Amino acid sequence: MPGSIKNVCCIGAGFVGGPSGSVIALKNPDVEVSVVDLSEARIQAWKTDALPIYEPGLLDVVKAARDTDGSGRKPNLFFSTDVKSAIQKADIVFICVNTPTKTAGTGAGLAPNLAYFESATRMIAEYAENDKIVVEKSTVPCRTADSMREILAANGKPGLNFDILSNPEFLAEGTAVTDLLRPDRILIGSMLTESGLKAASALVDLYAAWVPRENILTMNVWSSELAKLAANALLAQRISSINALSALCEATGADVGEIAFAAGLDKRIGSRMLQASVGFGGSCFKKDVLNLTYMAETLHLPEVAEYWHSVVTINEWQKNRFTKRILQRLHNTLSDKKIAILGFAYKKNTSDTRESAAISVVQSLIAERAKVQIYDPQVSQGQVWEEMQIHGVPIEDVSKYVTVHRNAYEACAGAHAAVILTEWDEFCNKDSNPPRPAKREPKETKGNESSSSTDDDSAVEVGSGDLRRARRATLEEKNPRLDWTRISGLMQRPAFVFDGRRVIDAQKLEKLGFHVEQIGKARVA
Ligand SMILES: NC(=O)C1=CN([C@@H]2O[C@H](COP(=O)(O)OP(=O)(O)OC[C@H]3O[C@@H](n4cnc5c(N)ncnc54)[C@H](O)[C@@H]3O)[C@@H](O)[C@H]2O)C=CC1
Ligand SMILES: O=C(O)[C@H]1O[C@H](OP(=O)(O)OP(=O)(O)OC[C@H]2O[C@@H](n3ccc(=O)[nH]c3=O)[C@H](O)[C@@H]2O)[C@H](O)[C@@H](O)[C@@H]1O
Repeated sequence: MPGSIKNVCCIGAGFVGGPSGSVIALKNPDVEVSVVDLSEARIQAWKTDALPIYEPGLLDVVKAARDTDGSGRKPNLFFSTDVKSAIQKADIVFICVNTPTKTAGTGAGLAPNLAYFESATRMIAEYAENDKIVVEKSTVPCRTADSMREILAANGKPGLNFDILSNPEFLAEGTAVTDLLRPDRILIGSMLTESGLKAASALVDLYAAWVPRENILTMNVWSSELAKLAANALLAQRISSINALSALCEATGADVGEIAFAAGLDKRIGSRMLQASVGFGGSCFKKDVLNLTYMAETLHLPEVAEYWHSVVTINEWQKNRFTKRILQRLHNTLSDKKIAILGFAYKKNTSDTRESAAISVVQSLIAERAKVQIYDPQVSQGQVWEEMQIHGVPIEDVSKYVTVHRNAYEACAGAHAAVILTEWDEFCNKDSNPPRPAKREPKETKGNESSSSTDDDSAVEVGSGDLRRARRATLEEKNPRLDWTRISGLMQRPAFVFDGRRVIDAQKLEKLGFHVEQIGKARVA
């Protein structure tokens, strides 16, 4: 049924629902897209220019579809808390709600909490008055479509048909707009029935408005569900592999950057996702690897479960290893020492702090009674405090040991050490950024040592060259690179820099008198 979709509803206005709904609306001007959420505050923010998430290029996309701009294009993107009306109007409903790891009950700490997902499914059953295509956009365990079918059949109005599709999302935060505008692939899984295939074909048409058809893959629904977990597990596994190698490098004098570069030139290995770090963070890698682990456990495949779980084990070990290195180099006592934390987000170009490695590091520093002085260009004090409390640090300890600062200079004032935990461009002091591998493979910068092309890329299709240049200039003006000479003057002696992201040219800082410790590299003599 080409062009049969006229009305789209996305349930969940978060990191996935907001950007995906906005890009679908931008690229399908004749389709009305409603992004709905139970959170009034989130929805109100989506209606303003202060969007609830920070994502380069997103505001341009949202404004182009949401607002009237005099070009004659009718607004076709709406944000609302009226979930009922949005479901009733929609031909297709994307479920984009959160699926975090369970914290209590059976499978706690491993299994995904599907309560939000099930409640969204039940709302569709309750409100739908005509046939719907229902799309799993959230990341869910394999065979979730079965549960959805049962819930929709048991609770929907008699005679209604619900076709369930799996259409997992592969965007990465910080590059969401680029990833959505130019996805490597779109996966659409369906039941292989006439009705299922027809529904899949309608969704193919929606994406074909901007994605080349050869990049849109259709397959059976179980493969599509599992393919998403597999992709995240394989990506996380690469990071744990290079991080495991980083420990060997530190012990032997090899340099993990050179190892990753040399290995990455082998086309069978490739250069992406091989950037050693203090550990991967974000709301999904850990959760999805644990989800896969739990599936394997429940399917009585303990060796498979153990294999995937080791990816998370290495990640936790990497974070602890880094903190121990700080303690050791600072003469085994951190009590009352001031430690500047540069970066709290789980990666650059996002305000998201979920599962950020910074949380564990700060937690360990507080346990050592250090005074932690944090700066992140996109993370507020409230967010830091909330995150620390979610992770069990009592509010009294947070207020006693943690301060959050407006810039890196304030954070470094009087500090014994500066610890880089997010690879924000402003912390980098390297001459060339991006580094060699990215130059050779210009399209392959995402998740590697640097991806400074993000803003460019996302602007290409929604803005002019002038706009692009202006945006780059504004970003650089707003957050210019740090003046490490000035920082050196502000810190205690000896002044240490612990680089958990490998954004520092250690030799340059050593010349300024710093002692530099980097992940995956023995200390510069
Ligand atoms: N964050 C990311 O970069 C990616 C996330 N995913 C997956 O997408 C899903 C969503 O993730 P995020 O967008 O990050 O989550 P999020 O937490 O940012 O947003 C989820 C939103 O759903 C809303 N919600 C929950 N239950 C609801 C209900 N019954 N009705 C209406 N709204 C409801 C929440 O209020 C929240 O605003 C997860 O399964 C995640 O694994 C997949 C790819 C990338
Ligand atoms: O399902 C999801 O939520 C998403 O998870 C990841 O996206 P994201 O977590 O946003 O970001 P990544 O760029 O993958 O980085 C994840 C973490 O790994 C770290 N990382 C990444 C790459 C690398 O080489 N080394 C490394 O330590 C990052 O700093 C970050 O903490 C995947 O890349 C997306 O394809 C997927 O859709």
